[in-house]
Amino acid sequence: MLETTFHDYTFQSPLMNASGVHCMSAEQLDELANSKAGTFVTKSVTKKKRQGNPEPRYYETNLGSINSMGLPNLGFDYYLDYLDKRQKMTSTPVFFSVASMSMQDNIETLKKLEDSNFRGFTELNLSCPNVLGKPQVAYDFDMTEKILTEVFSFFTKPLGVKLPPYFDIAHFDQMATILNKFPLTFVNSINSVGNGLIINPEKEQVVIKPKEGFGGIGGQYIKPTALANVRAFYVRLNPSIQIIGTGGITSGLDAFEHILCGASMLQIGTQLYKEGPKVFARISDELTTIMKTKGYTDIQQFQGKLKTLE
Ligand SMILES: O=C(O)c1[nH]c(=O)[nH]c(=O)c1I
Repeated sequence: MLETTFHDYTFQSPLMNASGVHCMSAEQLDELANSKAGTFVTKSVTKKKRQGNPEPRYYETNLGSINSMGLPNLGFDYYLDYLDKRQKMTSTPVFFSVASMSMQDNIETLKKLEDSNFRGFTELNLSCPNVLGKPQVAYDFDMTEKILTEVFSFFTKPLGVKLPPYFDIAHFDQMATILNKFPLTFVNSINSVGNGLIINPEKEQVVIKPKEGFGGIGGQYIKPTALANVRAFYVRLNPSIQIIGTGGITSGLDAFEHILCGASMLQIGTQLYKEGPKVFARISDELTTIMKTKGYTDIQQFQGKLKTLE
C-alpha cells in the first residue's frame, strides 16, 4: 500500500526522519530503524566531531519549531562505522547526510564516502542556515554549480541535494536549470526556513541563545512553502531526479499533499522531535486510511497528480 520506488530500491514506506532530528547517536538511529519509518538519514556530518551552538538552541511552539543547532555531530567516522555495521545486518539502504564547513571539507568527506563500502544514498546538505558566518550554499547559484561539478567529477554513488526554500519563480527556474545538468538521484526540498525569530512576550525575550534568537523554522508554519518547493522542482526537473518532500508534515493528510505535489519520499522533522518515532506508525495509518477512502491502492496512482484550476 505505501511502497515507494526510489532510484533502484522499493521502500515499504515513504516516511523517514529529516536530517538533524533523532539521528545524532547510534541509539537514536537504531530507534528509527526499529520504527515504522521506511529508512533513515543521519545528522549532517562534518569531517571532525562538532559541539554545535550554545544551548538553548531548539524551541517548540504548537505550530512548529525554531532551531540554531550549529551542525553538532559526532564526526564522519562515527557514522561510517555505524552504517558499516548496519549494512551487515540489513539490505535496506539508508541516507548519509554530508554538510560542509568548506568546499574542501565537502570534497574530502565525499571522496572518503566514495571509497568506502557505504551502499546507501548520500544527501549533500547545501542549506544549513545556522553555521555562523556561513551563508546557505544553495542561495549562491554559481557556488552550487561549482560544487556539483566538482562532486560529480569523482562521485559515482547515488547522491541528492538538500535545498533551502526558494520564494521566487525565477529562482526555481535558475536552480532547476543548474540541477538538470547533473546526474542527481534526488532533490530534497525543503530545509528549515532560515533565520526566523520566535519571541516570548511575557519575558520580552527571544527563546534560543545562538544568533540573538534567530533560527531555522520548521513545522506547520512552513508547509505551504514546502509544498510549493516540492511542486516547483517536480514540474521542472528531469523525471530521473526524484523529489523528497520535507516540511510541515504532521499528519497523513500533510503526507498525502506532499505526494500529490510530486514527492517520492517524505521526511519528518519537527513532528518527530515532538512525538518520537511512534509518529511514523501514526502517519502511515492516517495516510493508508486516506488512500483507502479515495480508492487508491498505491502511491503512484496520485503521485504528482495535483490539479490546477482550469
Ligand atoms: O543547525 C543545524 O545543525 C541545522 N539546522 C537546520 O535547521 N538545518 C540544517 O541543515 C542544519 I546543519
